[in-house]
Amino acid sequence: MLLQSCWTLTGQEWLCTEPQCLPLVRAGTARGPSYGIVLDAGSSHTAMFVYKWPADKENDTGVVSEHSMCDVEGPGISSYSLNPPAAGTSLEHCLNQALRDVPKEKHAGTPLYLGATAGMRLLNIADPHVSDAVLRAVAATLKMYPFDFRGAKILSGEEEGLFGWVTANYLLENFIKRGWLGEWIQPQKKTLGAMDFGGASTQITFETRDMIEDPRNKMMLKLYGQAYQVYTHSFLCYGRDQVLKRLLSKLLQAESYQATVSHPCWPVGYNKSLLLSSVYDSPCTEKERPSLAFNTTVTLVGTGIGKLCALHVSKLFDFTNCSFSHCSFDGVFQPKVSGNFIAFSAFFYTVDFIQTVMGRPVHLPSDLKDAAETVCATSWNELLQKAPKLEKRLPDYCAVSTFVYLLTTKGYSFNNHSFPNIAFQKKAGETSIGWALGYMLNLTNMIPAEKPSFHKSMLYNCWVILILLFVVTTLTSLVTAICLFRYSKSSII
Ligand SMILES: Nc1nc2c(ncn2[C@@H]2O[C@H](COP(=O)(O)OP(=O)(O)OP(=O)(O)O)[C@@H](O)[C@H]2O)c(=O)[nH]1
Ligand SMILES: [Ca+2]
Repeated sequence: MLLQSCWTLTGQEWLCTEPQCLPLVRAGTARGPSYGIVLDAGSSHTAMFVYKWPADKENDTGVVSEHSMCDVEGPGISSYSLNPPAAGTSLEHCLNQALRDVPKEKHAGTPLYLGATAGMRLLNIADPHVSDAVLRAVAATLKMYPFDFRGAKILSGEEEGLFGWVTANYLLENFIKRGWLGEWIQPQKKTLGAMDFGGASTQITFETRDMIEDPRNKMMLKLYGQAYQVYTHSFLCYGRDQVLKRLLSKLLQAESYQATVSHPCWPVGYNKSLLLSSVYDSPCTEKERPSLAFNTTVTLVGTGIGKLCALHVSKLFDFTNCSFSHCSFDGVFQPKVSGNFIAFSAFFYTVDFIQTVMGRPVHLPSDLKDAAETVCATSWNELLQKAPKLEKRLPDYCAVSTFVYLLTTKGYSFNNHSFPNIAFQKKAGETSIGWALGYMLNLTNMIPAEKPSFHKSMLYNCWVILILLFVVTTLTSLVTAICLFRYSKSSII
């Protein structure tokens, strides 16, 4: 999908760049708080977010917060390709929770959206008919609920990146905020770049003054009267699960698909047998698919050699071709990273593991590199002892930490100076960082292109000042009257 070169977050035209054009309708403005629901149908799992905001303040920033959330049991909706109706059924538990979380009288006025990301983008590449069937199935389930269902669609990588950026900056009130007199203030703070590391794709989005040489990466936004030039790129097949699959494929290829293959990123003491079909069932690996029988089993044996692991992981990137003045990798243009960044989803999970389980701080790129090597050198038994609850994830922290190191330093070119500007965080206050909130703010028209009028707040201020004057005058008169009364009494005596 090609986004228009200049658009606003509230523009109808912007929404119509996809075949599934969604109507722009303002969220309900009944008394009391308003609610909105977004289902984030990711490649690895679906999460439901219920947002809440004061109905009369919907154009303010930072007023929308996460009221509640729900993790859908089971895998992401794209995993239901063999049984699309089950994708719909899987959402019911969380939707039933939403019925309880949103007051009954607000159900009909509560917009409900489902946005699917890289897992469905991949399914759409593999088989568009099946991906349509899955979308239809989830839409059929969502329509059965009393909420105001506004569509289920697949987001483009650009939308995913941009809405993550909008969410982070909205929550941190970097666009605009109200002063204590109710006036609008354009904060002097710069916006925060956003980095999302999902299961099937990874996104980088940041404001830049540099020239954006590839128009596909350029977003011109006007929010609250302020223009922003934003760089964004989404790398499909560079999400955590697809990276692990692609790594397996490289290792199998390197050892000529023998029955037993060494895995330098898995810990010593950890071995696993896999069906070849589980490695090559994705468009991200299908070009490397060998002609061997698909149901062949291979056994991978962990050898925990960090340097060798890094060598194989680096093969996942193409750092050679670039037709622009500067590229991140795979021939994708990227200007120099600037400003502070927030890195969420699997960026956070990975660095959080290094810090809390391995007990190592991550300030500089070298900290991440050294920590990754330490994780790789830790045996399976030691890892299990350190974090028994994370058993399912433990074998992959070496590969994923190594990948995050290479992606941020060699890929995005963060250095000793800029790397410390990355905050690895999954929430701002009580609200999760991800594209879901930004998506809802856009579709409910809650971020105007122009600066909101001063009118309402001025009127409000006048009232406040008048009431204060009234209270002060009354109190002064009362005190004066009491003093006079006492004085006159004492003078009579
Ligand atoms: N280590 C660790 N990994 C996690 C955790 N929760 C999820 N993951 C993995 O982190 C990766 C990213 O998770 P999400 O951000 O939920 O990805 P997603 O939204 O399903 O995928 P996309 O569609 O690509 O955005 C996936 O591989 C998950 O399996 C966690 O608590 N710890
Ligand atoms: Ca995601």
